[in-house]
Amino acid sequence: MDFFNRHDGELYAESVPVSRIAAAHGTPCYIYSRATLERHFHAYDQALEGMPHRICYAVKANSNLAVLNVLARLGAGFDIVSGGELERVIRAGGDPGATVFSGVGKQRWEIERALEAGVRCFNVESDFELAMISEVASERGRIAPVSVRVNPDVDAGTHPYISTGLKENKFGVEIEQARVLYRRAAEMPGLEVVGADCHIGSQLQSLDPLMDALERMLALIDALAEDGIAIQHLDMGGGLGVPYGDEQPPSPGAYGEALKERLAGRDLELLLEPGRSIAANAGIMVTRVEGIKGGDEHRFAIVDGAMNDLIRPSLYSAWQRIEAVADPSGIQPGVYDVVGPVCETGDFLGKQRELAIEAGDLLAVRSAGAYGFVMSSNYNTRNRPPEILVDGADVHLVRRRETLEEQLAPEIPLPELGS
Ligand SMILES: Cc1ncc(COP(=O)(O)O)c(C=O)c1O
Ligand SMILES: N[C@@H](CCCC[NH3+])C(=O)O
Repeated sequence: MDFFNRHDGELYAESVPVSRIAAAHGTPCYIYSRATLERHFHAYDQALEGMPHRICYAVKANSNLAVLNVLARLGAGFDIVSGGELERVIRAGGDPGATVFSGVGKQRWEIERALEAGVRCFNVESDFELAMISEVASERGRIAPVSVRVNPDVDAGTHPYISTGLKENKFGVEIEQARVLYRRAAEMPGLEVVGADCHIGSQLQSLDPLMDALERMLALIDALAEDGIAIQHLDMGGGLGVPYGDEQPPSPGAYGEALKERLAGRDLELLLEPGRSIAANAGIMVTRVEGIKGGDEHRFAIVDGAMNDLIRPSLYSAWQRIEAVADPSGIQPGVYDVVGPVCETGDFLGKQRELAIEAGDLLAVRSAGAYGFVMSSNYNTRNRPPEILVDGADVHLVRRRETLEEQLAPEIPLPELGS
């Protein structure tokens, strides 16, 4: 059985009532479905069957060790953006040799560690990064496999904060300059040019910008071949959107088919770095209604989850479906702003939502499996929520609720300030 379904009106996570999980682990909490993570991964993998490929899940979307382990078991590779993410992949049983390292500001220690762990490829975003990788590899007598992350200058048509493939964005190397940088890379010590890489943005609603970027990347690869630089893999990044509401983004299957068709006959391995489309709809955040207030004009459902637990609504004005966990029939629906306890006007999970709820009821915020817990914080000295993985009828607590002691541990309470 797949993730969220209603039985007798009540919301279930796979075959477990969400209310039972909330009773055991408290609220707010994140709940993930193993079956959904696996279904999403297989959708990509199956669509690319018949061509050499590797799905490198973008760890930033949801880096819980159990989630990474579920994907590693399926043969996923990983896309990381920090030394910390690399350690997570290793601890989760992932293969560094199937891991690509992206990111605009890689630090020396991170490059050293990635080289030592044997990552599959560095997706290089600048000339100074290339120089640093060459230096670190040469010092150690190693050869670092590299791709240049190209900024293909296509408009992904997404929220400006999550668009990455335009000249005005900080990511990658301008496509006009990429060829020059590749030539330089091919001559630098300690480097082996193995791939070409791009990522144009997130929550994309159409294949057009992705296929546009693909054309530009293929033209670059052909130009590089003329320069005697043979590209072995093409990494098209992540970016496919998910239906938070009524959106109808292209499916991983359709995207995979389109890529396979365009790349037929080319001697290239294809890498993809999906994050959101694998994890978002494999998770919910569950929160409890503390009370209801307001008058006839404006009513608020005050809940125990807040912007520190799930920041997407506040940060991007993102809309995520909110629904009552219990059977709502029999309760008079009302229209509410669903708001948390944090002292910010912008602390909301949803605005003007029709809900049949009373104080004490549970609410599920859907599509919270990606960019949810990973973006949580301790703002207002709130402890970060627990994460739970459901696997059929089994419920695994995979990260417990943080305690105040853990939050305060790095602080030096009484510094020697002098009198
Ligand atoms: C380099 C890179 N790869 C992959 C991703 C994952 O993107 P998404 O979650 O939209 O699939 C991102 C985030 O946008 C990224 O910056
Ligand atoms: N955090 C963003 C996506 C960022 C993509 C990472 N480059 C979101 O929640 O939509």
